[in-house]
Amino acid sequence: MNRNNISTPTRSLNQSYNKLTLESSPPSARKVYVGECIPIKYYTSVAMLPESPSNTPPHLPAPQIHQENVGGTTYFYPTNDVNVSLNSSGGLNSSGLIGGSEHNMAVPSMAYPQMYAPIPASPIQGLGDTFYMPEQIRSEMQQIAQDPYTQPNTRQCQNLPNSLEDYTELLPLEELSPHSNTTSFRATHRIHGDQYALRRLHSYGTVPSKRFQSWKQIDHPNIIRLNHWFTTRAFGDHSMVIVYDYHPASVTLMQRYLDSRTPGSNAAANGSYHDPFSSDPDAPRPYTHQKNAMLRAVAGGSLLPEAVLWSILVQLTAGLRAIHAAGLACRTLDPTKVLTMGCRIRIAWCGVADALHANEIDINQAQQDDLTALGRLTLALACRTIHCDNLPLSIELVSRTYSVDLKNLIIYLLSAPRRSVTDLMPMIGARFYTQVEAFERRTDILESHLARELDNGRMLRLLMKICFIIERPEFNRDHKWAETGNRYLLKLFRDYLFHSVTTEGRPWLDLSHVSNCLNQLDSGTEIQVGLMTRDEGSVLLVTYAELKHCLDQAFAELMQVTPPSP
Ligand SMILES: Nc1ncnc2c1ncn2[C@@H]1O[C@H](COP(=O)(O)OP(=O)(O)OP(=O)(O)O)[C@@H](O)[C@H]1O
Repeated sequence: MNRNNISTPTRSLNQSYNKLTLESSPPSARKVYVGECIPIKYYTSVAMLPESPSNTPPHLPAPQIHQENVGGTTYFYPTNDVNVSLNSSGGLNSSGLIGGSEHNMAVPSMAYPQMYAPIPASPIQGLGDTFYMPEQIRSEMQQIAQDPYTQPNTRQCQNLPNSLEDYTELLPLEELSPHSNTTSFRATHRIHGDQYALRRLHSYGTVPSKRFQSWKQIDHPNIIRLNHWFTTRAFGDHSMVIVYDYHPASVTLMQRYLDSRTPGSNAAANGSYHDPFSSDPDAPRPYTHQKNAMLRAVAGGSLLPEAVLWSILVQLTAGLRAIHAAGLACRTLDPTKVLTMGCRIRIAWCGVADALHANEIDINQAQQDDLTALGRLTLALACRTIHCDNLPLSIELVSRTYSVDLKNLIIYLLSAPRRSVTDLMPMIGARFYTQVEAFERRTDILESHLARELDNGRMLRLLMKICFIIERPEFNRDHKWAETGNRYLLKLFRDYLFHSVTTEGRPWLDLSHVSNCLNQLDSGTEIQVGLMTRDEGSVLLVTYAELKHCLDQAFAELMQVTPPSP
């Protein structure tokens, strides 16, 4: 008989997801006290598994074990267990036992809920899609994860202070220019390690206005949060530093859609924005150049889909609405101050203009200017160029390509005498609902993948616990610790998980087998599993509840003598 030639326990694990807990055992799972003795008694070789009577909970009655030799293999199982019986072919009809199949498995009365997301029972076409998240979500997550490791030109970091107040590891977010009066950095908080975006205002001597305090109160998903500010002489002058939330892997709208010089940007990728004036972006363009740039964009099919423009508009108006409602104005709404990551849009560096120009301003006029800036930004995105000063030409392009609603909105933003951000709502109309639906759909997808990843994290922790225990060369000077008692059962369980073979003796690599067994283990179910010893001489019948107890107990032993982390 092949060792571990065992059928997969394939009970679907699709009930009671709501009882799922990540960190600890499920609350509904009844605690099972299984002394070391219970599994140990299943062994033929008592010498191999030294039993300590003191470890046995006194309230547990010794199980009635029936022993039977079938084809040279000795099976041990409790006589009162209705779930295990020999079938006619000599195999055991129980969950995951030798000779059993998922169809003839006896189902025990369920004392424990099955709690985790079902995983397909056998390798099927496209299994990768089932096990892994969609490529787009994965790549966004990876960009975010990699962002902390991206290093700018280290030459630029040479003259930077080692730390500023609670912030260390300063890295410039942009090319440092000697003539600039502001610079931005990424920095890490010394205590909790989170990253922040810092904006330094050089040689800053003015006290920030009251408006600056109001910025701190704004907490909105489309506005990058201003946390606090401080002054410092660490740069050799009297600088003010404003601290914002850091959003990894974000790029500006300029970089993503409008700047052909940004490697990898959409604009660069489509090749339609090679700008012969790019060495001086502020140089005035001749009329023909502007027209050609736009027509090239139309011809090259590189104009943004209208849905993307509405998505940006809805999010920016939402941000502006919060800013204006707080009696503030953005004052710097341009493509270099709006960040995007995935489909999210965030207004960056809010309040910098108020800090730089602390004098009184006409806030109504500043809010009107915000709306004009929003119109210009939308027009630039629609034409895929920031050089759209020729308004009639640009509007003509918009009307050729996009809906009347979009054109009217841009015209309203650019030209109406008195505008309010709330007036934009009816102009956006049902597109607002489209946005909400899109975000909700995205949330659904993310939640479903989060549930899977939650399970993955739980399984990884279980596996790590098992690996900490099995085949440990020594514990408390006992070189046999890992090979005896409960630990030996865990080793056999590991074999059962990973070293099972098919009837022809080939390795059986079935992820669903592994995940289903780990789910059972984590739930501590009463389902039995047959663990074959390596010499193929015995099969030990244990429930997952017993295995779970073995794992908890052995891990607790390790934990007891583990020094506390510094
Ligand atoms: N809060 C933030 N989180 C993550 N990245 C940010 C944040 N704020 C800005 N960035 C990134 O930092 C980079 C530099 O931003 P910054 O506004 O300083 O650039 P800039 O266009 O050169 O502006 P300026 O000319 O005003 O200095 C941008 O590419 C942007 O993606």
